[in-house]
Amino acid sequence: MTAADLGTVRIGTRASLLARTQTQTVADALTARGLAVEIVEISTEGDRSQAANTPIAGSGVGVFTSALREALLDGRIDVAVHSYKDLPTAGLSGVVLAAVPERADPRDVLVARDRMVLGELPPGSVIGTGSPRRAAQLAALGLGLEIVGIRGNVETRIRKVTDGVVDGVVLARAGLARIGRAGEATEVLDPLQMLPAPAQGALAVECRAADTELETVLRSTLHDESTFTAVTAERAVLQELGSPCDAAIGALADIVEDLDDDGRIVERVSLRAVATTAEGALVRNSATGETKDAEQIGRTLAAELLADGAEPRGAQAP
Ligand SMILES: NCc1[nH]cc(CCC(=O)O)c1CC(=O)O
Repeated sequence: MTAADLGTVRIGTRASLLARTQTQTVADALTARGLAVEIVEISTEGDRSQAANTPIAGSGVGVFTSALREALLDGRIDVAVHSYKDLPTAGLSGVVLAAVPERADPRDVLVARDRMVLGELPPGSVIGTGSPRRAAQLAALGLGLEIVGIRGNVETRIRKVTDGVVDGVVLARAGLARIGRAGEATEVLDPLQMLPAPAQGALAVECRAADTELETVLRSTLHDESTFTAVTAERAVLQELGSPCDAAIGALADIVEDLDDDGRIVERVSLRAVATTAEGALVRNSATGETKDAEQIGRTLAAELLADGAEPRGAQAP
């Protein structure tokens, strides 16, 4: 099969600047491979309700991703590009995860007024975030920060700082970088303080299960096995403990080199995770294991977090 046999591949994207930039990188890689591509914008429920003043937490699983998946199943597009961290853990019949490209920096950053870092913010400073995960970890720092819910796309959230509505916001570094604004971060947050969302900084590229030739081309052009191993471990924690939008779950896996008994270099997964108790306290844990066991490492870690008092899946307020 040659790339030309696939015809023009229609790649679906959300309309936000971040989504369009992400999708463009996927389109560029496929074009370089000799495919003809076309980008199709799909408006999602999450985008349409951006203006509304309801917090994103609790507004439903997959608000940003289900419209793209519907367009895929309807045949309006052939490929869907998602921020992997926004994708529900449940699979969808008829749709396959064809590729997970190499991940960008998974860490969160602070964007604060007067270029301040967290430690410089006076007690009572107001930090805006719509994410229960970020709110819980900020509160646990004991800095006396006041956390308020905000929403909107990345540009809107930065503007709340520039306009003086809040003293700072916490955002994914990858999102800032993709829209060319990484320089506006005032501190890159150490994962010891702020564990990112499972799969943060990674993309998920889906196609219809029936399009096996396209799936093969997507995988061979875009897929990064190390990223896939890491996000598999992270999302296994999420699968056991909560849903992407409203779960206060952080998880980050690193692929590290180790020596086996014969002194050969082997890759291992090193996974850290954080969850909250019903009282809002943090529980943390970590685990390592062989890359082939990534999913099981995540599941086991989630079970340990539950045993340590993490709120079970579904217990969080809607
Ligand atoms: N839920 C919104 C969302 N989905 C993906 C990103 C950033 C890019 C990424 O993590 O891949 C963001 C913005 C943010 O959290 O700051």
